[in-house]
Amino acid sequence: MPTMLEVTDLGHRYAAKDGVYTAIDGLSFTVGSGELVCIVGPSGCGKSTLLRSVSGLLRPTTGQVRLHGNLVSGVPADLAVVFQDYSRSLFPWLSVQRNVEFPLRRALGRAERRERARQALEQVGLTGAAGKYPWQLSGGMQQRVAIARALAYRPALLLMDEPFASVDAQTRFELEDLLLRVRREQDTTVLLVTHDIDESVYLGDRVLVLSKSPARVVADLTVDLPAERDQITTRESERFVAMRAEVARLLHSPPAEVAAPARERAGAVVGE
Ligand SMILES: Nc1ncnc2c1ncn2[C@@H]1O[C@H](COP(=O)(O)OP(=O)(O)OP(=O)(O)O)[C@@H](O)[C@H]1O
Repeated sequence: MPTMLEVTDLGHRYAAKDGVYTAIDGLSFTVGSGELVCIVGPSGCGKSTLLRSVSGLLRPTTGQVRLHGNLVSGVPADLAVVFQDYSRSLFPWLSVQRNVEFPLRRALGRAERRERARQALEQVGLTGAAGKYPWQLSGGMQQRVAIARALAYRPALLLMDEPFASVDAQTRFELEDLLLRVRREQDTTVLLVTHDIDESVYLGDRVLVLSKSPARVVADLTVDLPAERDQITTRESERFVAMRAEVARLLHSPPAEVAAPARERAGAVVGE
C-alpha cells in the first residue's frame, strides 16, 4: 500500500508564561493510502496540535509532514478536516446544499457542484434535508452535513478531530458506521483523533496510542478484526475486548522506554 502521509520527528513548542511548553515531541508515523488510522491519547496530550500540524494550519517547531511525498507547508488543497464542533463549522445562513457545495465553489462549475453535493448528501442519508438550514437540524444531522461537505470535496486525506464527541451515543454509533461505509465506497484515507478507546478499535485499521504531553507514539497497533464491523457482534468479540484492554493499558501505563523523550531518559537537562 503506497504511503499517503508521512510524519517524521514532529515536535511543537508553544510560548508559555514561564518559558516554552513542549506539546508534542519526536512524533513519527505513516498512514498508507486508503487506511483509517485512529489516534488516542490522554486529555491535553497534543492531539489537536498534531492534527493542526498535519493540516498545515500550524507550522511545527521541528520535523516535517509529507503528503504524497510533498512537504506540507500550508493547508494542502486535497485535504479536508471535520471538527468536533459542528455548530461552528457550518454556515447558518446557507442551506445544507449550499454548505456542502461551498468548498467546491472555485474548483467546479455550478451543475457539477450541485451533483457532487447531491451525491454526498445521499451518502450520509440527508437527501431530504438539502433545502433546510443547519439550525433546523439535530446535532447528529448537522455533523452528517459536515461529513457530507468533506466527502463532496473528495480529499486525498480526511482529518477528523473528535468528530463524534458531541452527539448522543446512538447517533455516535450511526455516524461511526456511516464513516466505515463511505470510506469503503470512496476509498478515503482517514486520520481520526478520538478520546474513546472503544471507538478507536471499532473504526481503525490501526490505532496509534500517544503518551501524555509531550505526546510521543507509545504504540502503533494493527487492528486485526474483520473489515466488516458491527456495533454489537464486533464489540462483543474476544479480539475486540482484548484490543481495547491493550489500548487502555498502554494509555494508562505506557512502557517507560517510549513514555519519555530519549534525552530525558539519558538524564540530560532539558533547557526549555
Ligand atoms: N496556542 C497555544 N498556546 C500555548 N499552549 C497551547 C496552545 N494550544 C495548545 N496548547 C497546550 O498544548 C497542550 C496540547 O494541546 P492540544 O489541544 O493539542 O491537546 P489535545 O490532546 O488535543 O487536548 P484534548 O484532549 O483536551 O482535546 C495543552 O497542554 C495545551 O494547553
